Amino acid sequence: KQKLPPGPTPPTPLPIVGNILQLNTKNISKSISMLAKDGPVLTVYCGMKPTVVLHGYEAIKEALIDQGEEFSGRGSFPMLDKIAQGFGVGFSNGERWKQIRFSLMEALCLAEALKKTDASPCDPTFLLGCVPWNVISTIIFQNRFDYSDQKFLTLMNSPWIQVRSGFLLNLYNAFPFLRVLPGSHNVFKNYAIQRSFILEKVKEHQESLDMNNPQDFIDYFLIKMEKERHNQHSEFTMDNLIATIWDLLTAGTETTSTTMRYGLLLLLKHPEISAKVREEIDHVVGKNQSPCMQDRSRLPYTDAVVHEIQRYINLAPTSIPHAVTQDIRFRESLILKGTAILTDLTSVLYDDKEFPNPEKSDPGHFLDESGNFKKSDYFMAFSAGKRACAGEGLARMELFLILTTILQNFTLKPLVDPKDIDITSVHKGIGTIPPFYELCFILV
Ligand code: HEM
Repeated sequence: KQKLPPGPTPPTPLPIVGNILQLNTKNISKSISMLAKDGPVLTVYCGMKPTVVLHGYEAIKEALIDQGEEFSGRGSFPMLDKIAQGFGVGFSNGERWKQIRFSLMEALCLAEALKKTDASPCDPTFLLGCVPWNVISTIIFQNRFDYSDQKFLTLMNSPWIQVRSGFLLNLYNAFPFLRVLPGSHNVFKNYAIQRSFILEKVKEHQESLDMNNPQDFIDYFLIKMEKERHNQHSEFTMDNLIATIWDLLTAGTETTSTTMRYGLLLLLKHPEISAKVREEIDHVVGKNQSPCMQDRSRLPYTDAVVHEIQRYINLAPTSIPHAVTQDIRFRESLILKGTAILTDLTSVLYDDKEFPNPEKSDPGHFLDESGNFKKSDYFMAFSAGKRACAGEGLARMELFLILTTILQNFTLKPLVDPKDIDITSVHKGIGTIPPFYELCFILV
C-alpha cells in the first residue's frame, strides 16, 4: 500500500453530511445534487460504504482529468459486479482494464424501415434500438441481424438502461445485502440469455478462425489469446472475452438508442429546431446524397442540436462509480484508497454560467454569435479523463448519422399539439423513462 509523503496533517476526512437513507432512491441524482449544494465534495454512506460525491465542473475536472490516474479505478456497483465478476472492460480494474480497452449503413436501414411505416403513427423505440445493436454486432460478430430475426428480438428484449439507472438498481446498489428484490431476477435472466448467445458466437468463431485473416473483434481477441497462451499474466482470456463482449453490447446499445428516443421527443416538442436542421442539411449535403461524418464540421447547427440533446437529457447523471486507486490528497482532504467516487455530472451539464437557462433545451448553448459550433469543456455526457466512455466516438457518430438521416428523409409529426408534449421528465435524471409516445414519419 503506497504511503503518502509526510505533509501538513490533512483535515479530518471529509465531513459526513449525508446518509443513503436520506437520499431519495427514486431520483438519486437529484437528491445528490440537493445534498451537494453545500460544497463541491461530500461524503455519503451508500449501504455501509463511504462514497465521495464530486459536484460541479471544477471538482470533477480536478479529479477525473488533473488527478486522472488516481481516480481511474472502477467503483463497486453491486448488481453489475455480480454479473461481471471483475472481468471485461467497464467493470474491471488495473492491468485488465488497460489491456482490453481498444480501440452508414445501419442509418439507411433505419430510414428504409421507417418508410415502411407509411406515415402512420408508430412508436420508434424498437427501430431506434435496432441501430446500435447492429452496429456493435457488426464490430463484434461481423454480422448484422434482420429486424425481424427471432434471436435478435430475444436479445434486444433486455432493457438494460432501465435497470442500470432505474429505481431497482439504485436500491440494490445502496443495499447490496438485499439480494432478493422484486424484479431483480429478470436482470439475471436477461444476463443468462445474453451470455449463452455470446458463448455460442465465440464457439462458432473458434471453429472458423483463420489466424491470418481476422474479421471482427472476436477473431482479433482469439488470435491475441493464442499468441499469449504461455503468458500466465495475460488478460486475454476466455472470461475476459465474454465479459468484454457483454460490456460492449450493454454499454453501447440502450445508451445510444435511448438518447435518440429522447432526442426525437425534444424535436417533436420543438418543430422549429427540426426545420432548421433540415434546412442546413438541404443546403450543405443536398437531397440526393446521404450525410456522412465529414459533413459534421459543415453542419454547425445540427452538431449543436446533437450536443444539446445529450446535455439536456443527461443520460448518466451520476455516471458510473469510480474508486481511488491509492490514498490521495484532494482539495485539502484525504481520500483513502478504494473509496467510491460518484461524479455528479448533472452539476456540470446544468451549470447555469456555462449554459444559461439550463432547464431550457436550446441548441444556442453550443453556438457562438456567428452561428459557429462552440465547443464546451462542460459537455461531460460521456464523463471525462482516463475512465471516460470507451464508445464515445462511436456513439457520437451514430447519433449524428441517425439524426441527420431521419431529418433528411422525414418530417416528424406528433399526434398531439407540441405544446402539450411534456418534456420535463426528460431532464429529471436517473430512473425516468420517456413516456410512451407515437409519431408519424412523413417522407419529405
Ligand atoms: C449516448 C451514448 C453513450 C453515453 C451517454 C455513454 C456514457 C458513458 C459514461 C458516462 C460512462 C462512465 C464513464 C466514467 O466512469 O467516467 C461510460 C462508460 C463506458 N461506455 Fe459509454 N456511453 C454511451 C455509448 C457507448 C457506446 C456506443 C459504447 C460501446 C461501443 C460504450 C462503451 C462504454 C464502456 C466500455 C464504458 C466503460 C469504460 C471503462 O470503464 O473504461 N458507451 N459511458
